[in-house]
Amino acid sequence: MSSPTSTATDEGTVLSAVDVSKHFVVRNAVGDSSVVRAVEHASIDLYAGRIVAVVGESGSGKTTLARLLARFYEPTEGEIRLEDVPVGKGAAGRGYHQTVQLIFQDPFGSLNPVHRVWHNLDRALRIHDRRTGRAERRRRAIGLLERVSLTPGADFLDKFPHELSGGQRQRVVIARALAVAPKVLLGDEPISMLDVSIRLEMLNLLGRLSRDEGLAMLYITHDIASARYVCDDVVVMYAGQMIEGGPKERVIGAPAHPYTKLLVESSPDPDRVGTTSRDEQFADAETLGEPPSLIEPPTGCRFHPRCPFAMSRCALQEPPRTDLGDGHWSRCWLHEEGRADEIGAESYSAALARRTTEPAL
Ligand SMILES: Nc1ncnc2c1ncn2[C@@H]1O[C@H](COP(=O)(O)OP(=O)(O)OP(=O)(O)O)[C@@H](O)[C@H]1O
Repeated sequence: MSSPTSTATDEGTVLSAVDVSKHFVVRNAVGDSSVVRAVEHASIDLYAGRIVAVVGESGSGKTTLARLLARFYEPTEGEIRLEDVPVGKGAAGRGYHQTVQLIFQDPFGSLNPVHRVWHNLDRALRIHDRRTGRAERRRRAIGLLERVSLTPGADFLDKFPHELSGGQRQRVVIARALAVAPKVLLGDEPISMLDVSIRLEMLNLLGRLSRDEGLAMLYITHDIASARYVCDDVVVMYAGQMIEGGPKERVIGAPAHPYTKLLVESSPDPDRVGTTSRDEQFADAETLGEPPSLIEPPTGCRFHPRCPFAMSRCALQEPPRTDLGDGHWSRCWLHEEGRADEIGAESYSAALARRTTEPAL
C-alpha cells in the first residue's frame, strides 16, 4: 500500500500537498515583525475512498494544512496538486472549490441563520448546475438530506438552522458540501463541537461517504480513538512538521516516534471514540512543558526538548524520514541509529523517569 504522505503518483490520488510550508509574518505591539512557521515541508496524499487523519496538539499546524489544501492560503513553498496537476498561483477558482470542500468545527457558524435549510442547499445546487429548474433542485435537495441520514428529507427543507440540533446542522453542512459533487472533503475537527452522544454516528456517516461514495477525506482531530475508529491512515503533526504517518494499525498500534507513543499512551481509553477532550488527550504532553514556539522552533528535532529518548544529535540535526515498510514512516534519529527498538521497549512514562535520573541533554 502506498503511504498517505508519499508524493509518488499513485493510482487514486486525488489531492496532494507536496513539500508545502506556510509562514505567517506577524507584528508585535511596537511594530517588530517575526515569522510564524506554521507548517514546514509537509507532504500528504488523499486517495479516493480513503480517510487520512491528521492528529496533533493545538498549534501544531493542522488547520493551516487544511487551509492550504483548500487553497484558502497560498503555500509559502511547495505546491498543491489536484489529480496530479499542480494548482498554480491564483488558479483556485470555482472549479477547485467545488472539487475540494472544507467542513469546519462549528456547524452553526457555517450555515446562514436567517435562511431555511432549503435556501442553504439551493445556493450550492445552483452554483453546481445553473440550468436545473427549481422542482428538480428541490428533489435533489431532499436526496442530499437523505444521503446524510436526515429522513424524510422533505421534513427538513423548511427548517431554520436554530430549529435543528448540532448534529442535524452538521449533517446539513455536509449535505451542502455534497451538493457541488466534490471529490474531496476536508473535515477540520468536524465532530468536536457536537454532543458526545452523536459523535459516533457522525463518524459513521463520514466513513460511509468515503467508502461507499469514493470521497477522499482528510479528518483533523485531537482524538486518537476517533482517528483509529474511522480512518485508514494517520499522520501525526508536531510543531508544524509531520513526524510520523502510515496505516492506522501501524501508527497507533506500534508507534515509531516517541511523540506518537506519548499521544497513544495518554489517550484515556482507545475504545472511547469521540469522548476524549483536547485537554485530556494532551495532558501528559503538557506535563513535559509548553509546545515549542513556531517563531523560534528548537533546532534539530523539534520534539527533542520533551523527548526522553533524545541524544545529542537530536538537538543538532533534523531527522530524515525513515521508511519502515507498508507505507509506515517516521522522522526520528533512533531509526537511523538502529535503536528504534527502544521506542517500544518501555512505556513513555518509564522512559521519562529513567531520563530524569540521567544527565539532561
Ligand atoms: N493567520 C495567521 N497569522 C499568524 N499566525 C497564524 C495564523 N494562522 C495560524 N497561525 C499560527 O500558526 C500556528 C499553527 O496554527 P494552526 O491553527 O494551524 O494549528 P492547529 O494545529 O490547527 O491548532 P488548533 O488545534 O488549536 O486549531 C499557530 O502558532 C498559530 O498561532
